[in-house]
Formats: sequence, C-alpha cells, structure tokens
Amino acid sequence: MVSVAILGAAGGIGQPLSLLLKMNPHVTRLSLYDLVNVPGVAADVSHINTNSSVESHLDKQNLGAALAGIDIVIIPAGVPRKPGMTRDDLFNINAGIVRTLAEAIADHCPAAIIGVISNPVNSTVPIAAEVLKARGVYNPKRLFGITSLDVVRASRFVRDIKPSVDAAALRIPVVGGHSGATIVPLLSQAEPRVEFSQKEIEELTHRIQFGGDEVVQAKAGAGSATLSMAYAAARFTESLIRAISGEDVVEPAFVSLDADPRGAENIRALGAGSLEFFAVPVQLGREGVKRIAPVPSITPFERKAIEVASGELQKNISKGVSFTQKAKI
Ligand SMILES: NC(=O)c1ccc[n+]([C@@H]2O[C@H](COP(=O)([O-])OP(=O)(O)OC[C@H]3O[C@@H](n4cnc5c(N)ncnc54)[C@H](O)[C@@H]3O)[C@@H](O)[C@H]2O)c1
Ligand SMILES: O=C(O)C[C@H](O)C(=O)O
Repeated sequence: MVSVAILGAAGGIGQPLSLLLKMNPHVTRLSLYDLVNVPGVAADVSHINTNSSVESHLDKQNLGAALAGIDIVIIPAGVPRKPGMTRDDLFNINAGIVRTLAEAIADHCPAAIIGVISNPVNSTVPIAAEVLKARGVYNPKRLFGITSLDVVRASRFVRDIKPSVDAAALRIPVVGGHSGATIVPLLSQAEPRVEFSQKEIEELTHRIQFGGDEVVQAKAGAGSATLSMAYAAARFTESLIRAISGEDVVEPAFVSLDADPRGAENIRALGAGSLEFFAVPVQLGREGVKRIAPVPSITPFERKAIEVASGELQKNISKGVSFTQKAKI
C-alpha cells in the first residue's frame, strides 16, 4: 500500500511519470496535482488496467486534498530551460513554486518522503529544507533532490563508446549536485569495472555534466528532458518503494549530509567539506536515507572535479537558503 502524489502532473515530465507510476503494481493510490490540464491526464491514465486508484486535483485550493495521507511526493512542477539558459536562470520562478509546495507538504503530509525534480535542484532542495525547518517538520532523511538522470546518462554514455558494456547493469556513482560542473561522475568507481583512457574520462565527464544541454538544444525552445527524466524519476520512486518494503537499495540523490553524519564523513573528506547538501550514493530504507554509502577511493582528476563542484554548490545552496530567509516563511 503506497500512495504517491505528483505535483506538476500535467507537464512534460509529469505526464509520462504518471503513466510509469500507474504501471507500477506497488503504487495503490496515485494523486495527480497541477494548476492546469490535470483532469484530462488523470482521466486518461485512470483507464490503464492496473489496480491503483487515480485522483485529479486541479488548482491550489485542492492541494491539501492531493497531499492528505500521501507517502511519497514527487515534484516536477516548474518551468524548464530554453537554449542559452542555465538551470540557475529558472530560480526566480521555480524557487517560489517549490516554496509553496513545500509549505503545503509540511501542513498536509509532514511525514512523507519528498523527491524534488524542479530545477535548479541545487537550490530548490535547500529551499524545501528551510520551509520544513521553519514549520518544525524537517527530517533530513526524507528529503531528496532527484539526480537519477545523471546516473542513467552516465551508464548510457559509457555504452556509446564501449559497446560491450550492458548499459542497464552498469552503475556509475555521480556525486556533487545537478548542474554543469557540479555533476561529478566517478568513472573510476564503475561497477562492473570499465577501463578508460584519460581522454575518454575527460570527454565522458564533460558529456555527463552537460547532457541536459544536448536535449535542451535538440528541443530548440520546446523544453528540456522529459521522457528520460520521467524514466529516471520512476526508477527512483520504485527504489523508494522497495526500500519502504524492507529491501536494501542504493540510489544516488542530492541529500542533506546531516541525514547520516557518520556516513557523510567519508564524502566530506573527498572534498564536500562543510557543505550541507551533496549528491551521494544513498542506501535507502523505510525512513528514506538509511545510510550514505561510502565511496571507497577517487582519482586526482575526480578530486579536482569535486573541488570545483563544491565551490559552485556552496553558492547555489546559499542562494536557496537566503531566498527563504528573505521571504520570512
Ligand atoms: N532533476 C532533473 O534531473 C530534471 C530533469 C529534467 C527537468 N527538470 C526540471 O523539471 C521541471 C519541470 O520540467 P517539465 O519539462 O515537466 O516542465 P513543463 O513546463 O512541461 O511542466 C511543468 C508543469 O508544472 C506545472 N506547474 C507550474 N507551477 C505549478 C505549481 N505551483 N503547482 C503545481 N504545478 C505547477 C505546470 O502547469 C506544468 O504542467 C523544470 O524545472 C525542469 O528544469 C529536472
Ligand atoms: O537540462 C535541464 O535543464 C533539465 C535537466 O536538469 C536535465 O539534466 O536534463
């Protein structure tokens, strides 16, 4: 029995994510919320012959009903990039959207596990955290920025240059954050192990860091990744559900390092320093973060990349925190 709400369910990510979660046999209640078009999406998806119930919640006055009794909230609400924009350029619109949605979560389902997709993730997750702290319901184990797309891309891009690799079975930890240089793939930690030349490492790292731009350019003004993101978010949600039912699952995500201070020591020593949030491999459990999984060792190239990422991340995190302070939530 797992109930999942999607906030922003009628959008480019929200629609295919609704489809994929309707097909997940472990989801028993699918609550779809948006400011527009959600009745049509919900009616459509509800005809798929799986056993879950589907609810449509249109507009802000129905947000409380969308969230009441929910176990997992996934948030793809917000505007996407156009060519020439950075994710940080979305801050002015998406920061307010995430703040409003986090306030409603604090009021209506404070114990839910939250997965934030809305960009810039490096700032929107700290915003959600500050809102939950201000309302006295913050649990760092339960708040995630969804960075699964970076991991999905990493394994697929490796397969593009190493055709003998099984992309679906390859696991490459991606740490740091979710924008440009803050995305740090640890190719040396690939499982199963893959041999790369230094040139391959540099090219792959750059492609994984800027993979989102490939889609933004190709869509030429019509948005950013939606289908691959829906796949990645469905995979993340499935991992959460498996963890809630007692399985040990490791997924990467952008989390507060306070969620597991002991586990975080290793990642801080690798270059995360005193940052509050960092993308790390997370062992999931019933409560959300069970443990921050250790990263055994990294190369000097990866350590340098983490240093660069950390400088940028500090600014992104502070921007989110000061937004909530200025807004006096
Ligand atoms: N984390 C990632 O890896 C990742 C990947 C892809 C996209 N994204 C981000 O996801 C977000 C959504 O992208 P998209 O392509 O689905 O955009 P979209 O414009 O197609 O859809 C966004 C949806 O959010 C809805 N919305 C806006 N304000 C809302 C509010 N206050 N409450 C509820 N719904 C609201 C809109 O009505 C729309 O249906 C963007 O910010 C994008 O940058 C993140
Ligand atoms: O690139 C974007 O703006 C969307 C998303 O963050 C992505 O990585 O595809």
